[in-house]
Order: sequence, then C-alpha cells, then structure tokens
Amino acid sequence: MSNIGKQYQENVWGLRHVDLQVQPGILGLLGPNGAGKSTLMRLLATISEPSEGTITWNGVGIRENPEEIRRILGYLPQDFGVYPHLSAHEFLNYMAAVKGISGKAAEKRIDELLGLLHLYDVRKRRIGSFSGGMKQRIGIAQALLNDPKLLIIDEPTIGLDPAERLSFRNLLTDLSGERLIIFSTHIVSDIEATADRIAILSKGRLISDSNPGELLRHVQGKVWNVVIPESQLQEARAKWLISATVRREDGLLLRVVSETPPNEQATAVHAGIEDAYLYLSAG
Ligand SMILES: Nc1ncnc2c1ncn2[C@@H]1O[C@H](COP(=O)(O)OP(=O)(O)OP(=O)(O)O)[C@@H](O)[C@H]1O
Repeated sequence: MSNIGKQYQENVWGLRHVDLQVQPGILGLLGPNGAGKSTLMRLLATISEPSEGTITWNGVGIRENPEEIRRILGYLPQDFGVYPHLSAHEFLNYMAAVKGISGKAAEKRIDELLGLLHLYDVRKRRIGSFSGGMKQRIGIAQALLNDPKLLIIDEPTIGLDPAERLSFRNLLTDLSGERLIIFSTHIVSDIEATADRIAILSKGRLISDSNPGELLRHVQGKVWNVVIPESQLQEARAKWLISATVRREDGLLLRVVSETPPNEQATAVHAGIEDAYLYLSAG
C-alpha cells in the first residue's frame, strides 16, 4: 500500500500517509487504542476504501479488483459475532456455504479445521457455551475455510486468559508457513513471541516497520535498571521514560529508556521490544 489515508470526518483521519509492503510471514500491528490498526485491516480486507493512496495485491489495484484479494483472504474482525445457538460444526457449515464452499470439499475442510483448532471434541456443542478462547478459535476456523494466503486477525487476544493467550501464540506460528498473517494488538508480549515483522502505528501514522532485531537496535545500550525510593516515583515519571516498575524490599526497581545512564547507580540491561515500542512512541 502506498500513501494510504482514511478520512472519517473533516478533521478525523484514521490513517495518514501509510506506506507498507508485505510478504509471507507474521506481521504484528502494534499500537494503542485509536492508532489506526482496525482501519488499516479493514482497508486491506476491502471492507472500506481509502480516501487517499492505492493498495495493490500482486500488482493489481484492489479498489478496481476487490475480488483479487477477497479470493485469498481470511478475515476475523474485532467484533466478530458468532451464532450462540449453532453448534461449532453447524456454524462452520453455514460459513462455508456463505463462502461458496459446499459438499464433500466443505465437510473435509471443516473436519480438518476442527482438528487443527482443537475443537473436534466439542463440535456438537452450542457456541454460546464456549469460553473466550474457544470462540476465538471458531472465529479463526471460519477465516481459514478457504485456506487463505492472507489471514487478517483484528485484536485476537482481547478477552483471553493467560493459557488461551499462550495457545493462541502457538497457533499463529503453526498457521504461518507460506501465508501472510497480519494481526493487531496493543500488547507487546503477544507480538514479541510471534511476529517476524512489527509495524507500529501511532495516531494514524506508521512510525516503524521492521523485524524485531532492527526494532531492538533503536534502544540497544539505552535501557537501564534504577532503584528509587517509592516516594520519588512521580518525579521519576516526569523526567524518565519508564517501561516497567517492580516493587522490591529496597524500593522501586525501574526500567528506564534513556540515551545516558539516568543516575550514577543505574545498571545497563538488555533491551526488549517493549522498551523500543515506548521509545519510538514517545517520538
Ligand atoms: N467509523 C468511524 N467513524 C469515525 N471515526 C472513526 C471510525 N472508525 C475509526 N475512527 C477513528 O479513527 C481512529 C483510528 O481508529 P481504529 O479503530 O482504526 O484504531 P485501532 O488502532 O484499531 O484502535 P482499537 O484498538 O481501539 O480498535 C480513531 O481515532 C477512531 O476514533
């Protein structure tokens, strides 16, 4: 996509001047609420059209030829509604029909996906009785019905408990291979564990697009541990960029991102993606 902009109202741009080239792998879209992640995903999924710029897939403009991308697309929106009264199997059968997959091919694919997403044993249960993680897996299963080359998942880890979050990360890795998976989150650890490329959005702008190693290079040698008395936290927040705080017996252990040691007792520590995200977002 090149020079993409999406204007919602006179002075409201969901995205502005975004250039992004994609290739197979896992692309994590990272940004706070309102950064433009869903907007970008909806544009790619051809749910909405850009106000500026062009998006091409294999050299073909998707505005003129939306079918070019829809054929190979699997999309799980953030507010995906499942049908609580249908069983997992009935729901996938219905979604397959909507997508024009029927007969033996549909049956085979549905069984494969129920297995892949660990839903086979509960395939006859009503979706309304599923946990958050199971609902999310059924959402991913429907997105995979057409074996998409491009899989877009909007904020997939919202509402998941820690164990479900972990299995989601494993699932993403299992699903990648030849396809491109784009998923969004505002939680750095979700991205850190899975993405081979990280795009950071802030206020509708793409502020970074690189692999994790390159991202870390921005903050290498700039991350420090500092212990302060708890009473000085407010003051510390005002002068330092703090990426983590841990309460200890001898005070508060702060993780600070700074070009130079924040004080004489500071010790250098290895940089993480969270530090880089904070550093780049602070601009
Ligand atoms: N339909 C809309 N009408 C008006 N403004 C919108 C609309 N959709 C999004 N916006 C605005 O565009 C900006 C980007 O929103 P978007 O939903 O893409 O962000 P996001 O990063 O996905 O955040 P979230 O995680 O909260 O969904 C926000 O300021 C939002 O208020």
